[in-house]
Amino acid sequence: MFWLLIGLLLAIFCWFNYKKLNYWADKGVKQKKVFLLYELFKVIYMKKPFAEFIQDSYNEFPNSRYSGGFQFYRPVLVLRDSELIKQITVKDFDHFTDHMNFIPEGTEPLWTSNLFALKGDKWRDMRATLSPAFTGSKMRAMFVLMSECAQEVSKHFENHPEESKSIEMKDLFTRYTNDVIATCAFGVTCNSIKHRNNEFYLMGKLATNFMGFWKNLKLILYIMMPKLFKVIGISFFDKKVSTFFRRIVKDTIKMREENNITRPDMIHLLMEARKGRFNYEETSAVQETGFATVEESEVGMNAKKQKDAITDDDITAQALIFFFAGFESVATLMVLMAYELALNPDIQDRLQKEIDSVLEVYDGNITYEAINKMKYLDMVTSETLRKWPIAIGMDRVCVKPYTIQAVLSDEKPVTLKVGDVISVPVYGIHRDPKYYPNPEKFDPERFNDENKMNIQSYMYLPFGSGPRNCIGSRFALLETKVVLVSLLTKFNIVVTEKSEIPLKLSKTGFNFNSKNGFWFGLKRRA
Ligand code: HEM
Repeated sequence: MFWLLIGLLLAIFCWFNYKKLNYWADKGVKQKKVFLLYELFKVIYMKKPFAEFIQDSYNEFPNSRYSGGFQFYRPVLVLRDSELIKQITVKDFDHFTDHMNFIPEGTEPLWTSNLFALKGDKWRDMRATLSPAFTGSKMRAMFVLMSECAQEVSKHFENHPEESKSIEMKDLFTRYTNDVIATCAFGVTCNSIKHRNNEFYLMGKLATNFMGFWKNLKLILYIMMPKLFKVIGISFFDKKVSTFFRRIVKDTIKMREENNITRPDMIHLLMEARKGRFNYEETSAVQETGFATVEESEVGMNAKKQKDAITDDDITAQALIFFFAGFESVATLMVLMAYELALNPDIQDRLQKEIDSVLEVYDGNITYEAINKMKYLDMVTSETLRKWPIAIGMDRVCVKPYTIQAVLSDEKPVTLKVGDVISVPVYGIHRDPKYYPNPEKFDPERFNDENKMNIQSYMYLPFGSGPRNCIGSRFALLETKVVLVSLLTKFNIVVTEKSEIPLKLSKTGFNFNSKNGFWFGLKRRA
């Protein structure tokens, strides 16, 4: 009965959405013929890793600058031309200011008021408020907090050599990113490697776990029928999660206000912003990795002051973005870097030589300056993000009508209306041999000073592009580098008999994951 009902609902949905099938073809755009029910089924049932769906959409019409496709049930215009990507994400940004939001406004306040989901002027105001929290000087201050967590990781394996023989590294790095988020975003200290079931870690996992058939189905139904979900009161996130994080933020704010406590973390910065005592020094958040960068001053945000009052819920929502954007994603970057280093001992050896020689200058101390002196480390990180772009694709929503002019002989002008969605298939671009010869090869030399200059602009997009790019890129890179440096000074990352090589990507979830885990060993350096 249940399956019959689901089938009936999907059939009715497909009937009403029949028009969508030819959405792009009707606008004169090349588009593959699809069966919508099957498109939905593919995503819910996950017949292959999500990255491969994105790569397929990129490879569909290799000689076209763009083509029509679907994401879930939504028609999207897939871009594969660098000029067009620049046009839409930078030059004509005013027409494409928003990200696609799968949870409609008003249904989940802790999600819809975070920076990723905010739209239009509300987004501009919040981005202006948050940008100073991610500048070099703030990263330097937060580095101290991150570094404490990284030291705990390597100390743990020094003290427990029996555990270091075979480690599920994704679990390890998820615990580390949890502790970094706890201290940098929420002002809470925890050690999730020692206290494996601490409440903060369990809640973070619960908040960010979108894996599995039922969760995928809930996500799809939520996207299709948000109003129905709102009316019947089923929230997207577990109530326990929102209650827990709301309480932490409220208690922390109260305690700090009563005791006049200052700490270099996100809660403090937002409390300062709320008081209107925000310091707008140094507002350009230029990325260290990721070439397609725009100074935020170009969109006139520095001068803007926060118009609406910042509520406790706003503060909770921004702190929570660290979980949604920086828990799983950064841990995935770390684990894939560890995977590539274990598989390429010559690269690992060269990296360790660089680490040793830089740290010698800094008396063995892993400082912010020392990390930023490690050039090869930056090349290895960049190549990991090239081969494994953690954000597999990115999108923009058209907010003002726009026409893409015809350039090639087989094109017609394409008029986009408000609500049309643009998709940039980053994984497909990063694996295209036209831009990255022998794309399956892990080769940090692609990012040496000379070769880096030859990478086509807007074809290296690990952190997106333009004013809506990743605000947390510096934070993510720093926390990744510091933990790997801490480990590599003491250990070699080695393949064990449990290591899965080559990696078999999991078919569930929207991230790179391994069905059988990422098992590697840490072997004490001679
Ligand atoms: C390896 C880790 C990470 C990767 C690969 C990544 C990648 C991305 C990408 C591709 C986007 C969309 C950019 C665009 O549309 O142009 C994005 C947006 C965003 N990311 Fe990250 N991210 C990472 C970690 C983080 C962390 C640690 C934070 C912590 C705050 C963060 C916060 C955000 C926010 C708030 C946005 C939305 C920005 C806006 O709409 O203004 N990300 N990220």
